[in-house]
Amino acid sequence: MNKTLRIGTRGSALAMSQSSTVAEELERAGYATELVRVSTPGDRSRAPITEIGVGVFTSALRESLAHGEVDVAVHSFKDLPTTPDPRLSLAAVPVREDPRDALVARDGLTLGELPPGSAVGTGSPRRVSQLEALGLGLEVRGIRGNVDTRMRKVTDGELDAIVLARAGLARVGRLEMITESLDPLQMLPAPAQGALAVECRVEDVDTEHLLQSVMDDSASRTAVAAERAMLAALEAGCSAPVGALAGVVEDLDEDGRSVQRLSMRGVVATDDNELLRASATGETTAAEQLGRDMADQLLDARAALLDGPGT
Ligand SMILES: NCc1[nH]cc(CCC(=O)O)c1CC(=O)O
Repeated sequence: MNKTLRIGTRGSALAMSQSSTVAEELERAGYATELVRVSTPGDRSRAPITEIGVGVFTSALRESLAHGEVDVAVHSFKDLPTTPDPRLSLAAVPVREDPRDALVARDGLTLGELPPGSAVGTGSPRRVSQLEALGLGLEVRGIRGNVDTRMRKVTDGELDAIVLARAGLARVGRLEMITESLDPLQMLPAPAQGALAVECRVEDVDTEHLLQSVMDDSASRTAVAAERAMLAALEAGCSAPVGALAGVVEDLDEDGRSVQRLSMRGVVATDDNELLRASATGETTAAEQLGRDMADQLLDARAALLDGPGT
């Protein structure tokens, strides 16, 4: 293939960094690329994400890909809606960044060092419920905006701390701002956090094969498939915030031989903001089944809670 690959990207620092990474990998493999900026309603609005809905950042990019204005679209995987777009193919999931959430706090403080009453900013209901469940007496406040706008609230003294995706800071070169990377046992990331989704048109099999061979990482793809399957199954059963993290781990079979397994944890908040948690391991070849099983466990736990004891 010797045509130039047009890579659609949003204009934010985070999006530009993500699509440049993809462009560089393709260039290294000997292909010509061109970045094409696509503006999305999510970039133009300052309303909370919970109001403007999922897909605001990704749908305009998907439209320009489906209509042939670009050949490749790069998304933060966690921003994609769970319903597949039949016009597009998920050609590659590159090696995932560290998926953890991160704390950026004044004076280098960690979560445990923040005194009760400290103001902590995050716009994500998933982070809010997990922060509140820690029982630290933090005052959680909604915030939005790009990475720099959010961090300025801490450096300006308006907030004591913010919580955001470590991967976002890594991609814009601001890892040094992090005062603590949060343990997933306390703060499970959003499904697919830290991963990219690289899409092409479903009929463009040349580009699909090219993207797959140059940058697909099967362990990242497997983990994300399990997390997204859990999210999709839960969305069908409730609208509560969801956290999930899966990873391929080394394990021993009955004969003591090393095998790969997929290990997974999940969390969902109930309506009164109690957290339900579950963990499971399964075959790497049945990632989506593992995710659906986790969702069933969590929905059963929720039903048992709603029924109350003794019924
Ligand atoms: N919801 C916005 C968004 N989409 C992707 C990232 C960061 C990069 C990633 O998680 O892959 C962020 C910022 C954040 O949650 O702090």
